[in-house]
Parts: sequence; C-alpha cells; structure tokens
Amino acid sequence: MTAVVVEGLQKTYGSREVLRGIDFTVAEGEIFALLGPNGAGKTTTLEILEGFRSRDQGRVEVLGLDPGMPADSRDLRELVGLVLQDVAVEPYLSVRETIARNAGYYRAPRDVDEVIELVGLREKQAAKVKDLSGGQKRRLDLALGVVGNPRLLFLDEPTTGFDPSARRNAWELVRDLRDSGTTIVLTTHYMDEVQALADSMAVIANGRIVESGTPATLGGRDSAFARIRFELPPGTEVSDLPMPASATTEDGLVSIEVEEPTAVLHSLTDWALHRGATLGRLTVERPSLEDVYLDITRSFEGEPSQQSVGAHGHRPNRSRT
Ligand SMILES: Nc1ncnc2c1ncn2[C@@H]1O[C@H](COP(=O)(O)OP(=O)(O)OP(=O)(O)O)[C@@H](O)[C@H]1O
Repeated sequence: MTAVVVEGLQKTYGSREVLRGIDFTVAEGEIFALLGPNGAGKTTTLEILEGFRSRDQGRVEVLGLDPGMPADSRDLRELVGLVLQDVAVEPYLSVRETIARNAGYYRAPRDVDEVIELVGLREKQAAKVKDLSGGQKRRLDLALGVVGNPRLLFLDEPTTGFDPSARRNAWELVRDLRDSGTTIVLTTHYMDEVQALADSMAVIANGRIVESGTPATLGGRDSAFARIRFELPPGTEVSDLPMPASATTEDGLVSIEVEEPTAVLHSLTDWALHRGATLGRLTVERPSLEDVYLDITRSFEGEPSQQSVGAHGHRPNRSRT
C-alpha cells in the first residue's frame, strides 16, 4: 500500500511560490528521505502532510486520509508521529514524566520504559528536561515521536546536533522502527544519513522535485564513470601507461575514467607488476551520493528562484504538549 501520495502540490506564501507542483509517493514500510537546499520547501511539505499547514493546490493523501480536512487530520494524530525541529516541552518535568504525559494522549501508546530504553535515555530518565544536553533533548523528541506507536513517522532533521555515536544509535532506532512496520519520512542535510537509512528519496529544488530514486541510483550514479587514481611509479611517464590517462593532478595522482574498471585495472596492475613497481594510493571511486546531490542542486542555483515579495508570516505553533 502507498502510505503517502503527493500530486501537483503547490504552496505560495504571499507571492513567494515555495512549492510549484510537486509529486512523490512513499510506500508503506519504507524510509523515504526528502532532500534539498535551505529554504527549498521541505519543512513546508512536511507541515502540509502533517496537517499543520494548508495547501493551495494539489492532492495529498496520508494513510488514506486528507490532512487538509479537519476530521481526517484529527484521525491522523493517532496514526502519525512527529519529530519536528522545534518541539516545545515543559522544562521542569523529568524525561520520564514528559514521555508518560505524552503517552496519555494516545489510545494505544507504547510502554514508557520501552520507549526510554529505545532512545537510550535510561540513565537520564529522572533528569529535568532543562538539564539535558542538545543531543539528549533530541532523543527525547524522538521518544515523543514514537510513544504513540505511529504507523507513519515524520522526522525533520532528526540527528542535527548528535555526536557520531548518538547518530549511529538513532539510525539503528529508525531502522528498527522501519523493520517493525513503521513508515518513515525524513528530511536531512546529511548524505551519509540518506545513504545509511533511505530506501527511496527525492530532491526538491526551486519548488520542484528535480530527482528521485534510491541512494544507489540517484542522478544515474550507478551508471556513472568510475575514476581510477594512483601515483605513477618512479621513473615512468603518463605516456608509458597502457591506456590513455590524464596527466598528474595537483595531488600528484594520475586519473583514468572508465565505464567498467575491471579490465583497465587488470592491464594497469599487470603493467606495474611487470616493472616490479606498485601503484601508490590506488583508488577506484564512483561519484558519492554527496557529489551527485551537489551537482543536481547546483544546476538549479542559476535558475530564477521562488519569487520573494512581502513579509514572512509566523509559523503555526506545532507543539502538541
Ligand atoms: N510562514 C511562512 N511565511 C512566509 N514564508 C515562509 C513561511 N515559512 C517558510 N517560508 C519560506 O518558504 C521557503 C521554504 O521554507 P521551508 O522551511 O519549507 O524550507 P526547508 O527546505 O525546510 O529549509 P531548511 O533546510 O532551511 O529547513 C523559505 O524561503 C522560507 O523563508
């Protein structure tokens, strides 16, 4: 089943066209990542899906419901979990009290101890919210997102401010949630996060979805040329190589670009071994997800962007507490 359907979604703030007709779908049980430069409209899209923001045009369906309809939006509250960028929580309550209080808002919440364990806050369960570090606070946000046992979880930049080990734990948690059947829609600026988590993804730039696919195939990444780089053995020239190669670059390496590197590597290493030489700093790389992502978004930088006229309004208060 499809968990989220977005078709021709448009949103304008004043006369600033932020979404110019975007389309994507999220399959039930997958982790879907929405990416894009600052101000591209990711949060706006998420807020529309969550029912916190109205849309101007287009069709939106979340778990078969329309978040733009008040009655559907109320039903969605039970089915959907949110981890937003600015969750307001009571600073003088403890971690446990905060999670227990939120559990009380749902008909069939998860067990509070299980949630505390899940987000790794057992040691901090008696601490007041105001005394938590930034990363611990974000883990509490995650706990509040999952305590209602949602079918669909929205994560807006879930690991911003986490240390490397807390990020790994959060990824583990997100994968566990997916494996237990929760659909997850997340936004992030970290390509390693997308690589580690996303089953599918879409890039939004200049008000449109400009690429979509999987982390492995985005922007034709899987069929892109491989780049072989190495140090020329002492006493040899680029022209001695058994195939065409670029001259040494400023980092002292020779580079060869090929569609399929197996045969080229074979003749290259054969060539070196026959001379009793080695190919220092030898690497074979295809463009990383980050390379592809930057290429895609850069190609939209020159385009006329969303028009900007008039003052910004205030975001609605999205806190549930
Ligand atoms: N309430 C509002 N009124 C007017 N303009 C707004 C409002 N909310 C957002 N915007 C503008 O809409 C554009 C998209 O904002 P949005 O927060 O959706 O982007 P984003 O992709 O989530 O960005 P970031 O990566 O920085 O979080 C921005 O230019 C922003 O300034």
